[in-house]
Amino acid sequence: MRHRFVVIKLRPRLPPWARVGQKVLPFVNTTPFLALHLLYPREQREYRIRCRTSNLFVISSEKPTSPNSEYFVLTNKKKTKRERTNKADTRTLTVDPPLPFKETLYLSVTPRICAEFKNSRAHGQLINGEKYRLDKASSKRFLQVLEGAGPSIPGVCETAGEEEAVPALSLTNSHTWSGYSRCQGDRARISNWEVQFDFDLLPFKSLSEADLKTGSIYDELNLLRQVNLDYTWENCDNVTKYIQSAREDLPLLATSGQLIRVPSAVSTTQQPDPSANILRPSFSHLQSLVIPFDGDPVDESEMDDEWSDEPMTVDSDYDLGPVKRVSPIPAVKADDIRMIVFDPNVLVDHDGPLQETLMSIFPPSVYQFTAKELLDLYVEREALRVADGHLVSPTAVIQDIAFHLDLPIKESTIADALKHHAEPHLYPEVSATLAALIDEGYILILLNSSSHNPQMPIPRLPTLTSCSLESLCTQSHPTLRRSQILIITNDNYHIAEPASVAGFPTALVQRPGSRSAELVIPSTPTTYTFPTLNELLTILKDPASAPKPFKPFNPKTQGEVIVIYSRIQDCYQVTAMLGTGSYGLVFDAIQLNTGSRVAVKSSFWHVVLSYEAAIYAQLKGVSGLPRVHWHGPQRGGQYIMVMDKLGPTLAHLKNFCRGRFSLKTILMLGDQMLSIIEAVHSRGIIVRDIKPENFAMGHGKDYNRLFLFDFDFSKLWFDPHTASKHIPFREGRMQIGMERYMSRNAHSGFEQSRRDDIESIGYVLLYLLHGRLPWQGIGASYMSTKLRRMQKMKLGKPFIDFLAHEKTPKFFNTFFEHSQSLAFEEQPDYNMLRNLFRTEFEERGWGKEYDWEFDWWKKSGVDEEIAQPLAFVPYFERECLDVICRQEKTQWFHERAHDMGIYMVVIHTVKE
Ligand SMILES: Nc1ncnc2c1ncn2[C@@H]1O[C@H](COP(=O)(O)OP(=O)(O)OP(=O)(O)O)[C@@H](O)[C@H]1O
Repeated sequence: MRHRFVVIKLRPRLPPWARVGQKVLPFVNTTPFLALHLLYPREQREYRIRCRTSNLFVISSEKPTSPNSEYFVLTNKKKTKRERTNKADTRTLTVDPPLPFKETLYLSVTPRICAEFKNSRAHGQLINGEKYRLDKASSKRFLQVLEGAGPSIPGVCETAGEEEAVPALSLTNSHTWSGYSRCQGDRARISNWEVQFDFDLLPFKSLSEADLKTGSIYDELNLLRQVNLDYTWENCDNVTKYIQSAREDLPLLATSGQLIRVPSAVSTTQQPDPSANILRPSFSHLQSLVIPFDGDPVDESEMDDEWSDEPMTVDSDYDLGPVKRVSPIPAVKADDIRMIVFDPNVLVDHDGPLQETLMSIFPPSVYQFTAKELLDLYVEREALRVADGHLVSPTAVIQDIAFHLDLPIKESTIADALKHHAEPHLYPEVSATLAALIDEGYILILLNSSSHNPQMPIPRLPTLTSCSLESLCTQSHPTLRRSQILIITNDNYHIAEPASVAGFPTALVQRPGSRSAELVIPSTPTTYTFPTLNELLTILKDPASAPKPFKPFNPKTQGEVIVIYSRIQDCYQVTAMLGTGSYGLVFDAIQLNTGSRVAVKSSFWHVVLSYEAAIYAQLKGVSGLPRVHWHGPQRGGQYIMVMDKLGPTLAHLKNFCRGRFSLKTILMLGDQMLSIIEAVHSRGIIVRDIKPENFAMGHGKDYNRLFLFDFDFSKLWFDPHTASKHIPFREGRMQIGMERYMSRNAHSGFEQSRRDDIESIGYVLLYLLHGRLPWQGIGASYMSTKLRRMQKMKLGKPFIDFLAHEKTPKFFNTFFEHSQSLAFEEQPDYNMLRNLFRTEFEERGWGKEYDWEFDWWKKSGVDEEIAQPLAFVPYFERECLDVICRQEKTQWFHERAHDMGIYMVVIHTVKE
């Protein structure tokens, strides 16, 4: 018997008018699940499963428990002859070769999922990427199950579904299937509409016959199982990667399961006094800016016309472009090297003394930065200055760091530290190595920058061009061929990459613990890579002894992937898409000189993004916000903002945790949310768009800290020109923010103030606790009607009942009483609110201090034994890349990239 595991999604086949009537069309949207496709030759009857026409079975890690469920257990244990002949034992199927984990899987045949096949040939081609219909009986059964499966929070189900995914429609109580209902009452109506279903196979590496034979399918199965366990594909991918990387970063956590870093809640000593701190340098600038979304009322009819439930489509102008197929750069033969060109940074240790300098300016006892963090900051700030065409003086760079970190540092302190510490020295092995190379007859040359400033702690070489290398080659020794000149550097991007493209052999020195050792971006490979110069002579004599260089993307293993590296300010390299927002795209990027990860937000809406950057400037230094590294317009038309990269949002984590968080997690999140919002308010800003999508956990060592981002809708509540120092109360304002979490006053069209952010936090926390809010799923043809109905529910009995629900802790009553009792200009009592969470935490017996053990760290969330998804190309990424690569405008793209000053390296374009 042959079998194949596939990841499949059931899609409702919409009637032809669905697109037109999308606003009111309730439909079911299922999440991906794992299925087993059995192909069995007629003669092997022993494997035939009861339902003869079925050949697609749902796999679940949970035992189907509904009354009439039929299922089989997949085990690794081979049956004995006796067991095979024992007819009673029909419930066990042996998997051979065995599954790569101990956990039992269940193969469910209830309801029977029978794909209709026209002929026996088609029968064997299930995973060829086509769509498959359920037969009528199966479709009906499936709908019945959906209808019968009630949401798990009684009282909330009355208003099931909304414009977004709502969990809880699960089949056979396992998480194998999950239906999302879109509109109230859909479950009653759905079967009348006879919605048909397609099997929609997700793009996944299709398996060759060879794969099946070698058993590599089991490696993929490990991954697929994770998909199955983790409820949704995208969340699984994002969140497991995040958690795994956190675990890699924090070995202690990985081994002990203990949390080792406690987020620093904003203490009152760190909290600036609002009145003292409010007039920051950027404040007047911010005040003079036009607020892009200020709630100016619009014509309601206009609003109705514009409202659409459709997902955002990426503006075609955003396409970074179609990509031409570029053949990989040929490897350079390097066995007859005659001349060696050194990047001085390979010989001279500038980093060590500079780290000492920085540590003395920002002593760890006061500022808590590590030497590595400070060095990275220095290198990044310096590179940005160079890219902006500024003079690079170490004093100015260090002042930039202080400004970036919002720390007051005196110029005299900097001057003293530079004088005492910035004394570069040669690496220990350099003198002996150079002497030996000269003895062997090699010609040695040092790359140098004509504009090198002797005061600069790290000499920055200009990016090599093929022209500069050409002249280097011909001028110094005209008889030498390029292949005889070895370029040695620790800078992969500015030196090794262009040198390699120009046809020179290159060597990358990656000293352990240094910045260069961490910079592994799979672009052009170097000829050699070695840790110190000690190895150089041996390698020159015996090239085969060189450690293998890192591998660039291998088209064969990556499948249909196009990776575009675009560079911003010659400092950040875009590597993938992180997310899309209403006003632009957010990319994952690497700081080229330090290897640190950043997020790049890009938008053609200059006003929106530059306004957001101004808000971040006003909030600089506030704990719990990503730091903005750089922002500015690009010549291609976009505005770019580079900021700290964050981990998954609370919306992602909610799905990862099966749709809701435990009370303990809610309390810890609530405490951090209040601290952040207090600090934001203290700088004169209100957020006006509090939602789970705008809170994310930190990346790397900040994995347990909550961050707030996305300040598109924010504005100043503080107005020094009024007597009360507060913006004036106004009515008739347009509702700003996401309606689900919008305060009642915002619904009424009142100008928002600090109290509205607090109320929204309350709604967000209740949403995360219950998995949904009562006003989700209000069906209305027009947005205005929907908003009115939502407001009514927030003001009336549905919300009172919701607060009285047994799963809603009583302190939420006090929370909402407080937020609603606040006058427009009144400052919320953040401490009192935080205490509500702390007291509840203590009363529940979870201790006096938060332990920061969030739900997503629990063993059930991620199984440590699960294979790393390294060889896996995330669906998420593919989808985004598909968007990028959709249009065929190669030349257009390259011209623009050139105009924009973006250096493009197209790694490959492969279509299988
Ligand atoms: N600093 C970051 N680190 C990691 N991911 C990020 C970061 N900033 C944004 N993202 C991702 O990009 C998505 C869109 O970002 P953001 O919400 O800032 O865009 P937007 O255009 O302002 O969207 P909207 O206003 O519609 O919420 C986010 O949901 C998140 O997944």
